[in-house]
Amino acid sequence: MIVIFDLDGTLIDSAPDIHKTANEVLAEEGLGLLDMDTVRGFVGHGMPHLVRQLLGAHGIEDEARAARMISSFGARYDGAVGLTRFYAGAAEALAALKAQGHVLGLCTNKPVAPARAVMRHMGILDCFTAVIGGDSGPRRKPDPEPLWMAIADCGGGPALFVGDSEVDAATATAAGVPLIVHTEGYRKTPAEDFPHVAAFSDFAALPGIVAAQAEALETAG
Ligand SMILES: O=C(O)COP(=O)(O)O
Ligand SMILES: [Mg+2]
Repeated sequence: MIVIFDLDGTLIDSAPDIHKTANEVLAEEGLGLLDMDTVRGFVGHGMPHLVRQLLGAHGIEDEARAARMISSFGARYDGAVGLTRFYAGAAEALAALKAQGHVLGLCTNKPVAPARAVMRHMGILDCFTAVIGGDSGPRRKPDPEPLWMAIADCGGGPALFVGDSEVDAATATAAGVPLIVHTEGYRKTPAEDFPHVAAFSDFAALPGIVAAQAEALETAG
């Protein structure tokens, strides 16, 4: 089975690094700093969108300024790894899924360079056959295209998507791929409101969920 993962809020809690970087960029612009909850709420649609929301929080709409801040954020983003942590059991679950013969891919709205940088830092880059970022193609999630790209790069065929947010739920629905929800991530609405086939808060449950879903897909197909 192909299992595609979202990154931020699903495998890793990267919000502290994103928050720190956001405040560095705001400080550089002479703008007031924002708290962690506010910045975490801006994660999900990719970094350029997050930067526009940083400006929006200050009541500013200025494309030239946004472009300058996006470039500054981008220059810092590959190095923004020091505060990032795995959700408990995430690395072990990836290893278990690999050992069971599943093919793993990643589909994030984070730009692909910092996505690869943080995955390398966390020691999981080699687990993944495909890594698709928010800038890998012309469209990003919730468009289904990046998820389809990740699945194709994993060899194509039936797949499951593991994600944490409204963006992932909309992507899964648009792509026609069953969603497994990680409930401890950055979503803003109850997980029950997402169309999903399974949900988990503890990564220890994930290999069993994937095995059950793989069997269900095989029976259906
Ligand atoms: O960088 C973002 O905005 C979101 O990243 P994610 O798609 O891995 O959750
Ligand atoms: Mg996410």
